[in-house]
Amino acid sequence: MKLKEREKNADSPSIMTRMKTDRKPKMKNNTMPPFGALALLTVFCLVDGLPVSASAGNRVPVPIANHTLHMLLGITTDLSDTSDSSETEIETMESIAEKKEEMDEALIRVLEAKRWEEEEKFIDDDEKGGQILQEIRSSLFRFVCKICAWVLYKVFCKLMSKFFANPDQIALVQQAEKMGIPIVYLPLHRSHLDYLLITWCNWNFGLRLPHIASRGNLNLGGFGWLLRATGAFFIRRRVDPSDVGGRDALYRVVLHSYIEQLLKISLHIEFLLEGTRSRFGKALVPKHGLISNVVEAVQPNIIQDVYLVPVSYTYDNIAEGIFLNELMGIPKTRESFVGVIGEVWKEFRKSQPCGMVRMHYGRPIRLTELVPWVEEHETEVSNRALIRAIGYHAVHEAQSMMSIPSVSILSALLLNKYRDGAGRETLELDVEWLCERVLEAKREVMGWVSGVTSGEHLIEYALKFVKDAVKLDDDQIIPIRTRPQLLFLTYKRNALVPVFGFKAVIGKFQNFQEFYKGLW
Ligand SMILES: O=P(O)(O)OC[C@H](O)CO
Repeated sequence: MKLKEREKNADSPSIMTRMKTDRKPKMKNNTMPPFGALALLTVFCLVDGLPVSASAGNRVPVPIANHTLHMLLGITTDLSDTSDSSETEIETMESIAEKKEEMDEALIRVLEAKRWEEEEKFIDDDEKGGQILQEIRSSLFRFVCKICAWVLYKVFCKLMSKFFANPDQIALVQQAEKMGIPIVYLPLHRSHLDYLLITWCNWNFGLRLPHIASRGNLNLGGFGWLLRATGAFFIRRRVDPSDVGGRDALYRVVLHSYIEQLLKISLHIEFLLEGTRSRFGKALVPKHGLISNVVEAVQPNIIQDVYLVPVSYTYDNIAEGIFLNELMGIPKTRESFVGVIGEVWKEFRKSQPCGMVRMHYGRPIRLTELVPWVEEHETEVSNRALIRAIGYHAVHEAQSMMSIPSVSILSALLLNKYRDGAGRETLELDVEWLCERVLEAKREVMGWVSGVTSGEHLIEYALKFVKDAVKLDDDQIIPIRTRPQLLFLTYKRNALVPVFGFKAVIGKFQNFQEFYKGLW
């Protein structure tokens, strides 16, 4: 791809720098989609998976405990600050260990003093509360983060040919951070690189590091410690929302309290909205449990507001591959420390396997913009539908920012138009046509500059990422029609579904009269 040429010629504000930018950020005033309902409908049409019930339905009300986890979080407050102030001295492991007992006691005091005075069952569980807290909590270490930022830079250089981030988008987040309101990052999930990218970008652009809600399956020995030290806090995969007096209720309360206290001292949080990596390359239905924790935490005189920032990424290729085994019915093998090292090593032996990667930060939206009624509720949010709508809105925003990788353009044509293969010249013309249609839909094709890049270049570049799924015969490009190869092309093609899916649905019903008649 003529990337240099592209960077020179393109006048789009989305042209980015590699790893670092010194361009002056310009403010961009993105607006919320005018047709919220249509957006919601689109998401419903395009996402995979089944709705997940909100886990907050039976939540035990959580009053605010002033001294709850503050002592614990006092450590993270300093360490998550990326400024070089002397107040942000690095805490040592020893001092953390010393404070552990103190923290446990603090939590127990809270349990006894405030929350569950009428719930004898809980008071018996005090120690468990402390254990749960230890199971959840992150422990950001500025020093570890510094080392990781350097290591990640090296890793990203090895994995990616280019990394793009839009300075305008970052400027908006920086401005939001200056308001002193906590930020909740709501990224889509495609790869394990996702959360590393957000953390690294935040570090690189001087934003505070978020505390990342991670699933317990990543809490692997030393690796878990490293993740905690760079901001991860671990949550259980399954919590029974109907448990009102047992262990899960206690767990929910401690988790809620933890999230609330993070927000209360203006620390940023990150939730992977879909809860799992998408196996089909399309957005999944968002989970609502963690969002409802945030919504419930925002109350008058406690936490005035939070910023929600949808985040997404575009990868030419995701580092861990496209889950072919799982798509072929082989159950996922549980993550292990050795397994992770093995995977990383395997990827390292390839040359820049991810190709170009682009990071997208959405416009920070104030929660009170979305739910003005937040000022009215006291302890429990009753309107589940609105909490769901926030999740859908964030997924829609995150998805609509994504660029289209060139490999998706080629895959779509091979899968939907040329299953028996096509000559290069024919494909080149179609590739150019499809790229222009994507631009018309106000989306970007990574590496494509209208009137500059040619179909020939785009195909040449894209072939690097689909070489195992196609056969090259003279000047013919023929998709291999076996299941894994077709699944691969489908995954890549699916990046185009949100671009054209809505139009396709409307197109289908364009002749409404005929459709209406057909119903009767
Ligand atoms: O469900 P998975 O395999 O996509 O795992 C997702 C991780 O737990 C969170 O990144």
